[in-house]
Amino acid sequence: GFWDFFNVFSKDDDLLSFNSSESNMLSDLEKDLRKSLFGQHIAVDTVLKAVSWFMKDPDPPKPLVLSFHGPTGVGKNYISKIIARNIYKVGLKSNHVHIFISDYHFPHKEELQLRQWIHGNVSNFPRSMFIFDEMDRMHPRLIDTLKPFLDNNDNVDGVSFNKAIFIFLSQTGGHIITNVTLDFWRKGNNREELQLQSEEMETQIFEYLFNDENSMYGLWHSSLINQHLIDHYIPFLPLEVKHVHQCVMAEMLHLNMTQDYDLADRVVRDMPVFPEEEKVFAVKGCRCVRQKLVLYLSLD
Ligand SMILES: Nc1ncnc2c1ncn2[C@@H]1O[C@H](COP(=O)(O)OP(=O)(O)OP(=O)(O)O)[C@@H](O)[C@H]1O
Repeated sequence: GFWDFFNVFSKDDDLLSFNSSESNMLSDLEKDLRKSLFGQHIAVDTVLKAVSWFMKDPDPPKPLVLSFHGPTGVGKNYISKIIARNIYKVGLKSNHVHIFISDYHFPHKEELQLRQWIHGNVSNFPRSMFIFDEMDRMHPRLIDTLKPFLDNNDNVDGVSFNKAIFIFLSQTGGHIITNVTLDFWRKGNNREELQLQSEEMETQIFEYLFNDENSMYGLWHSSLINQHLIDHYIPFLPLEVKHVHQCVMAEMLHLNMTQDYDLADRVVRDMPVFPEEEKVFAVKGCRCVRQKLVLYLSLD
């Protein structure tokens, strides 16, 4: 059938090695995270541990389920890409990485299609990765469809899902994370000392997820929380101006330019910041950094 056709392409050698203890894979993921992702120490530490342990486990008891939260442009999609490029040789281009955008895929809320999509992909290749963008716009019926796959079931219709990775992205709770980070900054603390437990951030996020009347369908997370299907809730902090500066410098490298610190300064100075008085954080994070940068470049 349809999935047999895909079997031709699915070989384990699509995977980068995590398996042997001398594998340098772990440090590759670590190096990449520390080099590429700015200002997200909580996400870096949590993702590094969770993904490394999961990938080294030949027989995980359940799939790995991560939920990323935070304001716009702070690296939620980007870290998913970093994870993918350290698991699969061709990264996001791998046939085993599947990105689901709520409004785009299955607009008619076809539960059966979603079910077959996940089931087919995982039976074809157990170490598949599913990224659900804009989770807060996902229809509750589709979320219900996902549940059996996330649980520690031994199998669903003869297929084990325990080696799959599910990543949920949303801005749900982003304003809480932003407020906590701002308060922490105002008290003169070092950003790197902020932890999930600091200032009751985790508790506040959970409360909000349970009572989220602002998201399109409300309560999108409550059933997932109730059943403990999500392994890690990971907050992404608003980025400070200096992090956006780092993003501009990185973008210069991508464009094969020599890095110009002062030019990066001017680009950053153009971007909206908040709060009004203190001007600490970038409103859009590192989003649109490239577009801003090219406006400062001449065409010769
Ligand atoms: N913390 C970061 N470190 C380095 N680059 C970043 C970071 N955050 C964002 N970027 C850059 O900005 C681009 C946009 O970020 P990304 O798509 O990850 O935002 P997001 O948090 O997923 O936002 P949204 O919720 O709006 O989808 C990334 O492709 C990356 O180039």
